[in-house]
Amino acid sequence: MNDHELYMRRAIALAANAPDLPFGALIVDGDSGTILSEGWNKTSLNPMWHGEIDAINGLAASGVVLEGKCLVLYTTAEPCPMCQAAILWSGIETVVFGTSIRSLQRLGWRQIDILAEEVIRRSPGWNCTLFGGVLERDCDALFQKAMLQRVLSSDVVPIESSRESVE
Ligand SMILES: Nc1nc2[nH]cnc2c(=O)[nH]1
Repeated sequence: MNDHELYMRRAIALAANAPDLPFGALIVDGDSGTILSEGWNKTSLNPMWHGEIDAINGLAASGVVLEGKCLVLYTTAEPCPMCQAAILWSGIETVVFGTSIRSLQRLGWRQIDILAEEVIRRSPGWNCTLFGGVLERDCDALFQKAMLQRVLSSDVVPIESSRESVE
């Protein structure tokens, strides 16, 4: 297991224990390998409280000196445009994710249809590199299971099937 997979395992563990939606994230000092902050989705408290935002807020609250640090954010899913913008504003240079926004959509998850790479492309002069697909099958399985649980426990309809039913 390489380092990316090791940290992604931790993001998956955070996501699996998240009470709301299975999005987990952590921020690592890329030079020392130290985990600086961990977070998970808390959108039942606040719709903007995504896993990545939780990790960024935790890092800001920790008082760690960020200047000169090479920050890497691991997340079970590709950051949405709100989170990707927050990542840019936070100076996080590298993002490693498991499931893509396209896969989330295929699995029935409602997502804003702007990919992280597009947010970066439209922000010339801002520095951020994306690595997608790390432990993708494990992350996909997490989202597939959570969607199934949501469908079985309520009247949530995965968006693909709701779209088909209107067309
Ligand atoms: N990447 C990501 N996408 C989301 N979509 C809804 N919530 C989240 C979240 O916490 N993280």
